[in-house]
Amino acid sequence: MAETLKVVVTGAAGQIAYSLLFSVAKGDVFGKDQNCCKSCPLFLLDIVATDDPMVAFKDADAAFMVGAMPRREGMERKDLLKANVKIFKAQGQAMDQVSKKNVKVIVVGNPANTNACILSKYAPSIPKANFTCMTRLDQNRAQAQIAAKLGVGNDQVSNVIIWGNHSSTQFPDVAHASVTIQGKTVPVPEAVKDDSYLKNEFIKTVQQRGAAVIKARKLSSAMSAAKAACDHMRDWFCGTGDKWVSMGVISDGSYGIREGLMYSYPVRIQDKTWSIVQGLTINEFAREKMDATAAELSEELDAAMAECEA
Ligand SMILES: NC(=O)c1ccc[n+]([C@@H]2O[C@H](COP(=O)([O-])OP(=O)(O)OC[C@H]3O[C@@H](n4cnc5c(N)ncnc54)[C@H](O)[C@@H]3O)[C@@H](O)[C@H]2O)c1
Ligand SMILES: O=C(O)CC[C@H](O)C(=O)O
Repeated sequence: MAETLKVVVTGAAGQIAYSLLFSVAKGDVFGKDQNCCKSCPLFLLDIVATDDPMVAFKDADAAFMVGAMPRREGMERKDLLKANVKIFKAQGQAMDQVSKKNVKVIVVGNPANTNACILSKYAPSIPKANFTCMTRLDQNRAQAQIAAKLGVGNDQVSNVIIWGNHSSTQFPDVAHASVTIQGKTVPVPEAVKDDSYLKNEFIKTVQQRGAAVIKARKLSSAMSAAKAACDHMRDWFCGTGDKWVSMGVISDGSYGIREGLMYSYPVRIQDKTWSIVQGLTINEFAREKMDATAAELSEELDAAMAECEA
């Protein structure tokens, strides 16, 4: 039996957590021989339900930060930023005091990238690399679009990249992706043979998917978001092998992105440590899109900092 983990799920009464808790408890994330406290049945030793962050985050090994207000139809992202960043300031301060210094944190609550930055800023004793945000849902959506276009299973498509913000400025990029069709692995652009689709409809569909779900359900995505959060944390704990995944991580300036932004990059993960995939060729089209989403993140971060300091 592996060591017992303490797993925190914030917003545990909400619609994403409704699907997330079950997957965590049944071993889909940390493995089937792993005990997880503070979630729910099957591999559980204990559950603690609390609204006190000092209790919730005490000795945490992993945290799914889901608790935040979701956007509804008619709301702007700015409305969310105002409502949600202060939650992450208070939770960061608590984590700083009581969580393990190697706690691994995924922020799901929107605006996820900026909330993760704020959380990290207010938990300075925990390494910045331990704070990430979720863009795996966008990656899964992008993979699904390509798979459907080519008539293959989602798992046959690899190394799709999401650059930047989990928002409508994100850049889903298949320039370095590959697909296996009838046993043969080829670059996605070669298989799709439709540059105009890849540069327009594909990107727009992935960028707008969250808004389309809100329009259709009058609620934001839930089960797919929970599944993506599990994918993200499982890969962080178990590794990515020779594939890449996309995660919002703190920028070290890679690919010319402002240092300190929580920017989604392609990463490899080994021994529970992520590293940004380096050396990819960035053409003019990609450069423009990567910079546009970075500009939005810079603006968001500045607004969030002002809100936290007000
Ligand atoms: N990053 C992504 O890909 C992605 C995808 C889908 C949704 N989201 C975001 O995830 C968040 C949660 O979505 P949901 O549909 O589960 O919302 P929800 O409203 O169903 O659940 C959120 C829960 O958080 C709780 N909460 C509010 N303030 C809190 C606080 N200060 N501390 C702890 N808990 C608090 C609420 O009581 C509620 O139970 C939203 O911000 C949504 O926009 C992100
Ligand atoms: O609020 C939004 O636009 C997106 C909601 C959610 O993050 C999603 O991607 O489904």
